[in-house]
Amino acid sequence: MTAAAMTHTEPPEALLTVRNLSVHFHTGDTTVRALDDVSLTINRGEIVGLVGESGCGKSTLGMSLLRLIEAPGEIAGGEVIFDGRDLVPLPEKELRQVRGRDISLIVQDALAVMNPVTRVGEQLTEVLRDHGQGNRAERRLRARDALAAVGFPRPEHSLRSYPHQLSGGMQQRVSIAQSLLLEPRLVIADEPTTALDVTVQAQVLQLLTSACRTRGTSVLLITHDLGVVAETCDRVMVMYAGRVVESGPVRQIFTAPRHPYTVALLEALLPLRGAPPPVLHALPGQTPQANEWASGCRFHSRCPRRAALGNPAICEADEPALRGAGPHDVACHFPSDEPSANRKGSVTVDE
Ligand SMILES: Nc1ncnc2c1ncn2[C@@H]1O[C@H](COP(=O)(O)OP(=O)(O)OP(=O)(O)O)[C@@H](O)[C@H]1O
Repeated sequence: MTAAAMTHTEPPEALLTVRNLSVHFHTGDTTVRALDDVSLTINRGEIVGLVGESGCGKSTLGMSLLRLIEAPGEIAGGEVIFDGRDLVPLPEKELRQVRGRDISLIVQDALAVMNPVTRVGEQLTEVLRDHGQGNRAERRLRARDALAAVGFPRPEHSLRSYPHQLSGGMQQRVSIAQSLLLEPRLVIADEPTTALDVTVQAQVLQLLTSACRTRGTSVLLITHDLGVVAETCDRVMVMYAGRVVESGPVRQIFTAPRHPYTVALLEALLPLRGAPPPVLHALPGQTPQANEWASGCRFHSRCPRRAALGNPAICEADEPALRGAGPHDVACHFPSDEPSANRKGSVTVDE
């Protein structure tokens, strides 16, 4: 059998595989280990949520997948295998083709990444031109169709608008249209609705995820909002202090979290859909700084389960690896096996 035939009969499920990725920022005498030995997989057509407290490394991870980490930051080690090719050593010229065409990025503040003096139509057609697609008339048509697909009622008219003439929600729709123009296989959406009014957040998110589902596009959705994850994602990865501490199917993570940090995040979650108000449980202690991660398990000093177990020494001595045979993996010396793990908050997970 030829190599091509083997590839054809055994297509890999994974679209993106990250292995042992570390990202460091060098500031003065300090090295901030924003990502430390992170490994993960995103499968084809899958919507994966990435959650965790502010500063745990979510955006750094998203940016590093496109190798957009700028000095004083650097990818200090690891691999980002996209469709069988490692992006970390790829020459910049080839990487520019991957960005937008294969993997695109949606950021929180759409306006910040748009050119304020360029009309929406030109912003969109420029993307197609930069990637050598179509002639002028075809590019214009595709730009118009892209705006129509994200709910612009008069797309022809909107092509002539300047970004500042649009509402925040409409700007983010343009940004979604732009990110999908080249039909990428992976969209990295970093807090795509956080800057919007709550009234339009759900609409915009629904638009993004349904457009990606229709196209079979994979999504890495970076968010603080576990409710959003419950509503939209297939799988979720929980980060703490520069590492993934738990990952698995949304239903399993929400109903039977195994890492005490995930349990704490879920306990702090307000209920959706009319459940009674929960008792909110704040985690003790501060989120650690990225230049002073604790030894052993980075969560040990804040961990209610460790305290309940009488502070076993191993938690302070040894860093637990992300273990499990998949799909539900956890990095904890004493992971819970109990369904529900005494959760106080509640959320509805879509079937
Ligand atoms: N340019 C930089 N220089 C120095 N440190 C940085 C830089 N960018 C990020 N960091 C550090 O890396 C760590 C991870 O930051 P990152 O923005 O990825 O976290 P996050 O989880 O996305 O947070 P948030 O939810 O607030 O966006 C933080 O400790 C941050 O201070």
